[in-house]
Amino acid sequence: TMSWGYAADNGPDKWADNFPVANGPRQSPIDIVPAEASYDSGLKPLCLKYDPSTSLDILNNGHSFQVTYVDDSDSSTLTDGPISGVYRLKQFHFHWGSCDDQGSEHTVEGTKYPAELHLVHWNTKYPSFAEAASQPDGLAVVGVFLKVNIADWGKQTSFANFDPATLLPGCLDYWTYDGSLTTPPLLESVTWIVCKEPISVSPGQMAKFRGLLFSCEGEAECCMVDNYRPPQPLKGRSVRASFQ
Ligand SMILES: Oc1ccc(S)c(O)c1
Ligand SMILES: [Zn+2]
Repeated sequence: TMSWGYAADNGPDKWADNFPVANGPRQSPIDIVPAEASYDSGLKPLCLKYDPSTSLDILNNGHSFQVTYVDDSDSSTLTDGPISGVYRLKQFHFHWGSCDDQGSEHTVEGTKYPAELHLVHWNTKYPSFAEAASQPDGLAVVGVFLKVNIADWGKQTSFANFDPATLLPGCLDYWTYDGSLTTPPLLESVTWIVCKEPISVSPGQMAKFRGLLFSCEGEAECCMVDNYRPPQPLKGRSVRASFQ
């Protein structure tokens, strides 16, 4: 059987065939309409504490590239914000487009950014990421939009000791809503925390993303681009804002 992807024959419009939750009540991403988000003064600022020494490896998993972290202790955590308890950083990955006009998963009043970062954390009230991923309060994903900034300085980093804090915008104002993974199995276990402020990347960095391949060695080359799911129906959910 063909595995899921982003092509016409195995892409987002086909995912419901094998993952019926694709048409569930709390699917992601969504289109965020700032004027329809309700400011919640009870929302706390995000508290992100990352230990760069816990970065493990970087891998192309066939639909994105992800950097995985050691998650056997509370060395890299997300607390506060809309969540209660301690969530551990498991991995981060990106979604991006074939051109700068598209690529993000969440949109803001229909505006698509060239890419979106997902910092994936799991609730330590559960024994593992896999267990947490099947629980309605199991995951918390921080989404950060990327915009292309021509005047940006590129920087080369190894992935040992990669500090994900370098990927966060200066302002951590956010929107939050209950949603899902945006890739199969589309589990409805994610508290989404989408930062209002994008970070800047250079055109060269976007070119590096677009040079990655969906295909394996020896197969016909297929550039890894447009690995984003379009916005899904809100189905009565409310979106809260941490800022006025
Ligand atoms: O664990 C995760 C896998 C994929 C995606 S899109 C997530 O947000 C979390
Ligand atoms: Zn993602």
